Amino acid sequence: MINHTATIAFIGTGNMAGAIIGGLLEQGYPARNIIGTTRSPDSAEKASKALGIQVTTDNEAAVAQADVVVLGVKPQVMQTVCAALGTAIQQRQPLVVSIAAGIETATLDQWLGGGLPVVRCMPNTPSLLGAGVSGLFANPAVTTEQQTLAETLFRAVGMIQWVQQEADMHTITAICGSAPAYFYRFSEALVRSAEQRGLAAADAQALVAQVALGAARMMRETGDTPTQLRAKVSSPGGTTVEALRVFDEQGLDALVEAAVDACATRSVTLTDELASKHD
Ligand SMILES: NC(=O)C1=CN([C@@H]2O[C@H](COP(=O)(O)OP(=O)(O)OC[C@H]3O[C@@H](n4cnc5c(N)ncnc54)[C@H](O)[C@@H]3O)[C@@H](O)[C@H]2O)C=CC1
Ligand SMILES: O=C(O)[C@@H]1CCC=N1
Repeated sequence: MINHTATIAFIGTGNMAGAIIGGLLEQGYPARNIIGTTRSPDSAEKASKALGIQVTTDNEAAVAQADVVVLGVKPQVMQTVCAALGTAIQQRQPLVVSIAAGIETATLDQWLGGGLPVVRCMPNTPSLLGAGVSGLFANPAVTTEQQTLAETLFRAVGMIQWVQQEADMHTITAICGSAPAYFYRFSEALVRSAEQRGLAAADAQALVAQVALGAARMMRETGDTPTQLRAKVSSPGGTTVEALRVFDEQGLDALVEAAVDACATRSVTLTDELASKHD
């Protein structure tokens, strides 16, 4: 059962934080217990209208009333944002949750003045529909109660997975946080192929989205593995095997492995850049 009484401040209310907020509201989280911040008054007004919550540019005021502070700004501006927030956070002692790629809990804690409970979370944008997945890592200062709080918040917008080693967040980023974009990219290619073969773009897009939904539900709901499900589509001597043959001949596995590797490696280099820049 989600704790509806905790006040959550989202510092940075962009694509990802907006998706989490939208998902929380959809699950019945009270709008009055969520406050967002953005950089400019203009974006605050837009976000407030779009989400139906209070959005301000005053990060310190947002923190002053928060039980949970979700840091949702870009990694490259996080240190500056944290430096300006350290005093307010130290006074309030909220649970700090960072959704930023490539920033370790120790670095974040140091930027905020030290000694804080920090949960690092790697969510993804389908959280907007309650269909997200979030990897979570807690630093040693996080209490069991705070761990449960973080867990219930992110479970409200999808599936969660705790990791015991912070280094695993690089992999979580590559197969959860960034991965919706891979499926969209593959879908773009399918839509383009359908268009080239004469289907209207809007029709092709609707068909591809339904195929993706159906395939995802089959993986989630039948208990079959992707390999078993693929076999059930691929009649010997039929049509599907011809497409799969091309994927294999042209090295799909190696391509995907290289892409996941590039993503995870960027998470590592981002971590190194940010940690060394601010030592
Ligand atoms: N977009 C995604 O699919 C995912 C993003 N993330 C992480 O989420 C974080 C945000 O990414 P997006 O939402 O995509 O970026 P975005 O650019 O859409 O949002 C950033 C937000 O931060 C606000 N902001 C910038 N400076 C600020 C300041 N000084 N004070 C208050 N707010 C400020 C902006 O106004 C904007 O609302 C990043 O750290 C990223 O690594 C994590 C998982 C998935
Ligand atoms: O592309 C990024 O850096 C962020 C992190 C995961 C998804 N979007």
